[in-house]
Amino acid sequence: MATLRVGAVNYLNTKPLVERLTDFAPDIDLSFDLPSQLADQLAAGDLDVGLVPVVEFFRGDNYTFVKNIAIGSRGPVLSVTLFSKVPWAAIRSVSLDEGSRTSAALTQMILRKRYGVTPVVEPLPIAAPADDLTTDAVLLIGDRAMRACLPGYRFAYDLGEEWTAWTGLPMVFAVWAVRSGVALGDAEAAFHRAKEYGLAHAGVIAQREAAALGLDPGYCRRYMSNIIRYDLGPAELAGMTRYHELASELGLVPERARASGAA
Ligand SMILES: C=C(O[C@@H]1C=C(C(=O)O)C=C[C@H]1O)C(=O)O
Repeated sequence: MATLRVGAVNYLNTKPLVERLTDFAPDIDLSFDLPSQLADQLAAGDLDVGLVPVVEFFRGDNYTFVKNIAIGSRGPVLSVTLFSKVPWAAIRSVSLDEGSRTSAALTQMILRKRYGVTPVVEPLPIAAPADDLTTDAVLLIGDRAMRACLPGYRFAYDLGEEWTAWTGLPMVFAVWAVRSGVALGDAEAAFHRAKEYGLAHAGVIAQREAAALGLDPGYCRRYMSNIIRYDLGPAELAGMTRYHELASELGLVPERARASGAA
């Protein structure tokens, strides 16, 4: 098999999906980047498969996705937080984590569709501190969201929890998107083996990764074992469809129909 260029997110939530992936499929050339960067690399043809924000899956040019694998949640997700100085309906300006696309769009969906407000949005560069901003609210995702305290903001809204309270559905943040024309071959089974292996070793991964993240190992363990949902079943697919409908209504993605799209 020819080399398959695969890009993954470097956050803790992704570790179980890539643990031993290249042992299971030695032809995979695995690189790591922010979700937004992976989406751009996949669109540019610099990657064959990417763990990309689900909104970018909908924006992509005939992408498919690896079945039954996702980064999702049913209710609270703990790592996608909108810190705000004011309640939702009073938000007039928001800074959005530059690593994010799904949650950046989700923030705007909730504000516009649920609360009827259309705030000014601006990007928050990855390296920029989030505790001293002039905007009413700031969206953080991934590892930095897990560590963030931001005492200057009165509210810390968990967007997984907000989504499920609003729609009654699970939230899917990212999928393994496959560029049109790419054949996965043996790698498809390797994605599933890696997921199974990684989830069976979530405790080992948590113990190994916690110190570098500045997080408690038990917290990391429960985050991977009990909070992040790695399956993409019928309920998650329904969540994806609802997300796509809302994003289309707001012009955040093209309106073309996308039912299951599985690779
Ligand atoms: C749950 C998360 O999902 C992430 C959120 C993403 C986004 O908002 O675009 C993209 C990829 C996921 O890794 C997280 O990293 O906190």
